[in-house]
Amino acid sequence: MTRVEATKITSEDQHPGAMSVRGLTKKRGDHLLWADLHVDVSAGESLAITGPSGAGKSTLLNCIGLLEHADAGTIELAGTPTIGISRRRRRQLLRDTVGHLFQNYGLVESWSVDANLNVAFIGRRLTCQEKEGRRTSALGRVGLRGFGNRRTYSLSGGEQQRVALARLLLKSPLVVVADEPSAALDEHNVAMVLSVLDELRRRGCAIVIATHDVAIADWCTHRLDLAQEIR
Ligand SMILES: Nc1ncnc2c1ncn2[C@@H]1O[C@H](COP(=O)(O)OP(=O)(O)OP(=O)(O)O)[C@@H](O)[C@H]1O
Repeated sequence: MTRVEATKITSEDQHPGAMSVRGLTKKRGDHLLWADLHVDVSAGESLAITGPSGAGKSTLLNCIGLLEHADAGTIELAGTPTIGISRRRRRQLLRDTVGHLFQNYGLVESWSVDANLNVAFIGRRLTCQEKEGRRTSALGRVGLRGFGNRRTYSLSGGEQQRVALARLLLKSPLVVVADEPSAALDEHNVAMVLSVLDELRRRGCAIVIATHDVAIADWCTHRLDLAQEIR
């Protein structure tokens, strides 16, 4: 069976922000997407998952992001095993450990921008004032100062992506999974995405990105090319 191994990261100071995949295999019916994947991403590192359309990049991200199950193998997020855990534990990991940046932005369009940002505070003890201060700062960081009361559906795609980025900054998860984060964005918004991901990386987040974009793949410290995997 073909085995794909991303460049091993040899940080001596292994932070619990790391993501570790061992022997991961996924089928769609009889169709084997990938088999026996071994990947490590340490805190402060970023991995680009590349490969042709249909190679299973999004599926792998969904598995790492706890949105889908693999058929075999293990995934650890921040040192915590994620296979065979209870629904409650999985919900905790989704809330506290992993952050998603997906093409549909993961926002509730009928909510205000502030209400969408508040999702990042679930499970945290913060005063209203603290939340407001953090929201204001995060919106300023992504160039959306004053957008807090806007209904999310009234924002452009690029602006919604930036709200999603602001929410990711507020959540500051240990592991981020991002699916084609530059798709349909102009140059300015792509630069914004990379700058926010870079800030998260510097905070010690492990970042995994599925992408066709050469600039994004080049920004990443490591690469896993699914093109060499059997199909
Ligand atoms: N929910 C699903 N049910 C059945 N098949 C699926 C499902 N999601 C994806 N697939 C199939 O699994 C394969 C891998 O899909 P995936 O979206 O992971 O590929 P990808 O590498 O991300 O592709 P792209 O670059 O086009 O986004 C494809 O053949 C796709 O049609």
